[in-house]
Amino acid sequence: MPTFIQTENAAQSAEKLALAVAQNLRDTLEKQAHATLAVSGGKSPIAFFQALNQQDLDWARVQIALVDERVVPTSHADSNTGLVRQHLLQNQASAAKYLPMIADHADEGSLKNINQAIEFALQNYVQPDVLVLGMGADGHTASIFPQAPQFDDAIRADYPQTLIHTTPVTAPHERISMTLAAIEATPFVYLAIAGAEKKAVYEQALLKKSQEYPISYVLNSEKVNANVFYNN
Ligand SMILES: O=C1O[C@H](COP(=O)(O)O)[C@@H](O)[C@H](O)[C@H]1O
Repeated sequence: MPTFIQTENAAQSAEKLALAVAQNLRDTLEKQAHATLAVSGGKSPIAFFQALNQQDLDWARVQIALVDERVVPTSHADSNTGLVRQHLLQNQASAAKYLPMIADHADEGSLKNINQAIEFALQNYVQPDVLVLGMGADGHTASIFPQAPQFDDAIRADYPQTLIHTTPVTAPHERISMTLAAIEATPFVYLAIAGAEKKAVYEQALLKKSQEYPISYVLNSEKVNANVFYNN
């Protein structure tokens, strides 16, 4: 059962989430040489990234990865890599190592070879210690989308890879996404959501696992104790 943390506003949510994630990274670094944080993209995480990049920790031993990426060049306006570079890998966090899903030299043409793109992402994959999920108003999380043909594979416990190629029918761009099994293997899992519309979806998703709301598989997983940060 997730722990629901409601804050007064977006700034407070971003700050509290950044403090919690930074502490998880410090705790992990006490036990390991490196700590890996996977973050989501989309429109929501900018304030969190800006709060996190000022946290005092040994960033040189931190690796930043993505939960999911759009299969577009990293210079594209919709690239999650671009968002992370612009807002997270700044200030103190500029010392962190970025683990890319899409190669910087990849263009629209070479990205048509999706097997090559997936292979690149898998070569750079490190199992995260901490993960921050987002959720779309359609209930998708990472790039596991409700009506995508790869949905069953994405939630299969025995899917042979940690990352999967998905083709959403309700959103632009092909995607590369962590699978549910890879999400479930992460010790610290957060979900950050804002607004009444997403809260209503979250409440529906809490009721039972359902393809209608892919986030429901994380929220109702016996392997995950997610902390959910919410502001209206
Ligand atoms: O496409 C994506 O959407 C979700 C949610 O994004 P938001 O813009 O509604 O915050 C995001 O978590 C995911 O990483 C992203 O690729």
